[in-house]
Amino acid sequence: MHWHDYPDREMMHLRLADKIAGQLADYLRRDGRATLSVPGGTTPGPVFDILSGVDLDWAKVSVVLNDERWVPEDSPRSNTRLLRDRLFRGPAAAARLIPLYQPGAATPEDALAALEEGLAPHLPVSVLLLGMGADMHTASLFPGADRLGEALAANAPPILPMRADAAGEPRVTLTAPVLKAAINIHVLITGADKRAAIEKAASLSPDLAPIRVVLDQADVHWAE
Ligand SMILES: O=C(O)[C@H](O)[C@@H](O)[C@H](O)[C@H](O)COP(=O)(O)O
Repeated sequence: MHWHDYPDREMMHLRLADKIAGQLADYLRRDGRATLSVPGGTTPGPVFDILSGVDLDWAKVSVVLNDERWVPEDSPRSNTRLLRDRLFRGPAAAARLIPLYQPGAATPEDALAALEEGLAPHLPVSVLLLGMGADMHTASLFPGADRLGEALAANAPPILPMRADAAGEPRVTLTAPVLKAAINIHVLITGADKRAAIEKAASLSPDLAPIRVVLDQADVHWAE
């Protein structure tokens, strides 16, 4: 893990957005296309605000969430809604959103095959930005989740439905092989509790601390 401490959150958001944009640009130059995967939750919004205004060939960028909550897209709990509100604005509105949610499908299982088919051509992820909970979950890989073992397996499909007490609603999540195969990996965390959690995760197995699956390869960005 490569640790980056910042004097404050604003500095962290600016530097991280700049780093992500630079890595996407490199990838676009090399491959002509790029895939960016991002978290939902409360932490990444300011990074999205900055990224959305960056001058990049966004039309060649595919964006997929790390995970989605199975709620309608107008719900305040919807990560897709967060992306539409904070990332898909200005220049970044030209990017292509690869959905992890299907309106009208009652459960993730009803839509899984179609979502997986839509995602497959956009893998591997060129730049992966992850959040983390104080319980060491990342994406929707929660300790104790019903299908965590399957999602951690080396031969896991790219996405799986996931249910966990801490998750609230059912989720769809990228699985460990997709996270680990990402070319550039960043973890964005704030506060003393998450700092202590990620330090502890380094000595635990992925079933207890799912963030562990990317930790050896990740750049971790932290501010109080
Ligand atoms: O949809 C989600 O909930 C996420 O993608 C999840 O993995 C998130 O990154 C962490 O729960 C941290 O969330 P906060 O940033 O809100 O603390």
